Amino acid sequence: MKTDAEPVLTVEDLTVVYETEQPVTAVKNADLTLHKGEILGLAGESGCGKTTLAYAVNRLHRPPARIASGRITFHGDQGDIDILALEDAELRAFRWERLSMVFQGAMNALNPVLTVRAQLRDTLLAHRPRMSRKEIRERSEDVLTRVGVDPRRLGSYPHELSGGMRQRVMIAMAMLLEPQIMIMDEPTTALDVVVQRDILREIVRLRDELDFAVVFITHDLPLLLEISDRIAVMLEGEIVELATADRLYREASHPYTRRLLGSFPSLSGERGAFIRTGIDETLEERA
Ligand SMILES: Nc1ncnc2c1ncn2[C@@H]1O[C@H](COP(=O)(O)OP(=O)(O)OP(=O)(O)O)[C@@H](O)[C@H]1O
Repeated sequence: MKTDAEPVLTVEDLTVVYETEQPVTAVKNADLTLHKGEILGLAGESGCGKTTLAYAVNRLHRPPARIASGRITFHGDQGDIDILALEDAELRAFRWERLSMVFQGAMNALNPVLTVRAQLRDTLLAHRPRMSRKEIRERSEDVLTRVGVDPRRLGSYPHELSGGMRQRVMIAMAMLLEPQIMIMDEPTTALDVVVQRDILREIVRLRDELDFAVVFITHDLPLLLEISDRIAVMLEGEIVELATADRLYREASHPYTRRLLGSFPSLSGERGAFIRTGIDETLEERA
């Protein structure tokens, strides 16, 4: 991310309420700006509203969740898009082409009876009905290669892949139509540490190469400190802190953030023991 990057998404005064018997305000008056090519970490303990916020941005919230107030604007090359005002057809196109999502547990998100090839093809054809077979093959091979999966795996079914590979395929799917924003909700949480780190490196590298913006959601603050340009910390539905990763690490202003930092023993020494190797200087420059 360049320091002068322009905003690609603005969330203003967003409030989301679950209209249950005892209504739960899961997101309270959230303000957030995501810049082009930025990795924005969204941190906070379980139940603080991270997923609700991310889903609302993509209009994936379902009853009983209701957007009580707010404005969400995508700033595209062809002007601003008011996400909350999109009609269904526009929203379907918007979701893969401008903003895509990667969820935890790729087995759930991939269709178990379709090969990787078929899933990539179907997603492409749904948005690019005139794409030729050759173009589909080339695009599918290209995205798989980019995420570190051998294109010979195109003929595999999800259960024939390792958990890490399935998650990489999900990232490939999310990249397929070259969106400007990818929202990743705990995409590596279920994976073992080595696989997780490999995939995180890949995400940072892809961002450097393709310049899309990422909202990376996890309760794992040490991980966010290593990969994020900026980090937003949520507490009980509110964004209580928003700062560059370095600043947050050195001088967090909110007591909750300081408590959160203190609760990770691995953070008592130097920030970022693993991923920073090799990409730390660029992260310093970007922050
Ligand atoms: N379908 C629902 N009905 C009622 N309340 C809900 C529903 N989904 C979430 N909530 C509540 O909204 C609040 C925020 O939940 P959310 O899942 O967004 O948090 P989170 O930070 O993403 O948590 P996690 O890390 O566990 O996914 C919580 O209090 C949760 O109990």
